[in-house]
Amino acid sequence: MDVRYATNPDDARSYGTEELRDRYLVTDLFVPGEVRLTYSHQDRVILGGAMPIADLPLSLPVDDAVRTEYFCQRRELAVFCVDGAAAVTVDGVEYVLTGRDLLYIGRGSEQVSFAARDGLRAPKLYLCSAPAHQTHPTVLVRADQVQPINLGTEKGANRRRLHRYIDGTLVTSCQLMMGFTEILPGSVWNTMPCHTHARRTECYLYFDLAESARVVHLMGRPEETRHLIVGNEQAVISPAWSVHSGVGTSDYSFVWCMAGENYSFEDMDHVDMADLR
Ligand SMILES: O=C[C@H](O)[C@@H](O)CC(=O)C(=O)O
Ligand SMILES: [Zn+2]
Repeated sequence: MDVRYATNPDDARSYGTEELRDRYLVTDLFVPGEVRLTYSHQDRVILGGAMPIADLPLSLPVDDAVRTEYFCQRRELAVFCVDGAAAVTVDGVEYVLTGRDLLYIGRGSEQVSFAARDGLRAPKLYLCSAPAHQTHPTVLVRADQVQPINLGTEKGANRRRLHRYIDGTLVTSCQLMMGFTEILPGSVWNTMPCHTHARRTECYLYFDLAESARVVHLMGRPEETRHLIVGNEQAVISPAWSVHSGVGTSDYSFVWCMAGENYSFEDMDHVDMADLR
């Protein structure tokens, strides 16, 4: 498992490009025939990708970074289907996920495995997990069950549709809040005006971005921002002190997931444009 220690904003201000990328950018999440996991000490969030190929189901490994008998012994996990179709089996129960479906897997689930659906291409499954101290039921959320929230304006180039999958309504979890936001064609900005939330770590996985397109992701304290140039299917870990916003060279989507202190999606400290530097 790729382990990332938590970072201090006073130190992060002196990081150069490579150091910023090493600490906060997660690449190569989707490798055919593999489960890839990154353990962040920021709120102990684990991010990953599973890409099962035909006839070769993958099981969710347990790693010394968590040192439990099985992965979900003291954790909850969400699986978001970025691409293709997959069967996710949780303690013998099979759930079929297609594009933009999400499976919430409650604490205590012992065996989790991922398989490609017969004859279909290898699916890309994005994994997000956080420590959990209570068991909530495993729930499959189909993409069409989520009522999107329209945000932004054409003039602001930030028209987007926000889909909240795990926020205590359709699914209740211990810590994880998760969903995805799609930037509408002609718009490029996400989460601008931006915010921080010292109570929670947030991770973004950018997807549906053309191969040659990039997102300029903004991070850092509002008064001293930094940027990461992010490609398709790469993720960014945002510490609690960091803004998380981005502008694409085209439209795109991103999965957001949060974990930390409280359980309120609305808990944000909005940053005044005049205070951004
Ligand atoms: O804390 C919430 C998160 O930053 C995202 O949900 C914001 C987002 O998707 C957007 O504004 O486009
Ligand atoms: Zn946020």
